[in-house]
Amino acid sequence: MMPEKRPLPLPDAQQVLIDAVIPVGTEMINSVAALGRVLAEDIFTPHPFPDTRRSAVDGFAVNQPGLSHYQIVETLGAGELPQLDLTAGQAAAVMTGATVPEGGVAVIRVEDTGVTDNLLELKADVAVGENINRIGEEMAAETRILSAGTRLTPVQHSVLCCSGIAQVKVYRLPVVGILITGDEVLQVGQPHRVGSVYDSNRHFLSGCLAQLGVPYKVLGPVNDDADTIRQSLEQLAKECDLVISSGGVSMGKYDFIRPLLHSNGFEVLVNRTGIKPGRPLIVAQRDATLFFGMPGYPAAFLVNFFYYLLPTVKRLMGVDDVMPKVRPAVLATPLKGRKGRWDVIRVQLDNYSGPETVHKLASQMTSHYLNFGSCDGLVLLGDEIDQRQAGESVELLEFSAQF
Ligand SMILES: Nc1nc2c(c(=O)[nH]1)N[C@H]1C(S)=C(S)[C@@H](COP(=O)(O)OP(=O)(O)OC[C@H]3O[C@@H](n4cnc5c(N)ncnc54)[C@H](O)[C@@H]3O)O[C@H]1N2
Ligand code: MOO
Repeated sequence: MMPEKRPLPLPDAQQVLIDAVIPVGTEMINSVAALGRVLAEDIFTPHPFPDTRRSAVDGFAVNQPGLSHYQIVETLGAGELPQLDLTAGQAAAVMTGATVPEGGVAVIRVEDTGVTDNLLELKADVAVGENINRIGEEMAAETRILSAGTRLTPVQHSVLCCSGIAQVKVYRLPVVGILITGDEVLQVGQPHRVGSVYDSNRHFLSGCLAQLGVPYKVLGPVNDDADTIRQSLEQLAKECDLVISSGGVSMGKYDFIRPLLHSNGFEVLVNRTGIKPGRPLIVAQRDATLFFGMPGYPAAFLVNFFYYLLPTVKRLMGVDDVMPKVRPAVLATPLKGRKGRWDVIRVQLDNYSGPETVHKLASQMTSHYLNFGSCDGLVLLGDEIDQRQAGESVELLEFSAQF
């Protein structure tokens, strides 16, 4: 048997993926349909915001402050354009957001006035410029408001819509194929079979892809049979930019994915990494299709997803900032890793005020998965750092911050 090569250090494996993966392409779409998509162009204001002088209150635009009475010559709602310019002693009733007529130098609030017929009486002082939003005050024309590589969340999507731009260049969504392998893997709904497992990897992955808005198709669970697995992978490769398999990547008799991805025509990019759990990951490329051979253990699958697969999917989507999002947290329990590998520790956030504190969940075993039910995120220990003390600050990868 060939001696096993040293697994790739985690940062090197991440870099290999960043370098090898490119976005799948771009398309022009209707801005309304662009929610969740990634911009492939910078977005600039098409005109100044606001494009006319606007009243910030319901009130009266006056020609010159300091008089006690004004003649009301016009009433303007938001969106209506003034027909008259205001001259000395004249006022216009303006609603919030309405365009202030030429000659109007200030707007006084309704509450500070009295009106008899068309005669306006001022009951408070008003200064020049008061309650008027100037042209371009918010943004000048041709100002960048959104950058290429930004994923349009509801907030950013509404900013795009606010610009009024109707068509937008976005990255095409990658199509993902999922292959679940394993004779022992049952689908939810099938009767329990002693010695088997229910498929959680499919549901974890499809749930994550759904959150990203990425379309996917699933095959399996398929039996651990070399021909079946090869045919299933080929079928998915025809239609998908990225094919992800679950299981069958270690050294067992039924582990067929690894030899397949080492066969002719595939270029292996990553062949095992120094992460724990999740070491046996294999990533290969053929033509324009990427193949991720993910370990079947759900804990190993999940960890590989957050550190390698999610950055890859984001990169295919055209996202600018693809690396896992981390923030500082204080340890309530000490952590111990092993030198020479990147240990990933499942943690739970402690619910009390003050700096965010996390504690390690009791089990960190690769074969255990159910405690992810109370797990908020992961802490990565470096290959040089063996031990962290309670009270030390660590970088927390919180699940909810990754999508
Ligand atoms: N001799 C060696 N044995 C193992 C090695 C090794 O280097 N030499 N590596 C170990 C490591 S590390 C891991 S991680 C696992 C990975 O194994 P596989 O990817 O081949 O996964 P399977 O054997 O197919 O399954 C492992 C485990 O996970 C369960 N499983 C599989 N698919 C699913 C699913 N969709 N949903 C839920 N659970 C699933 C499966 O029933 C097994 O219990 O290998 C070690 N062994
Ligand atoms: O890398 Mo495996 O996930 O240690 O058990």
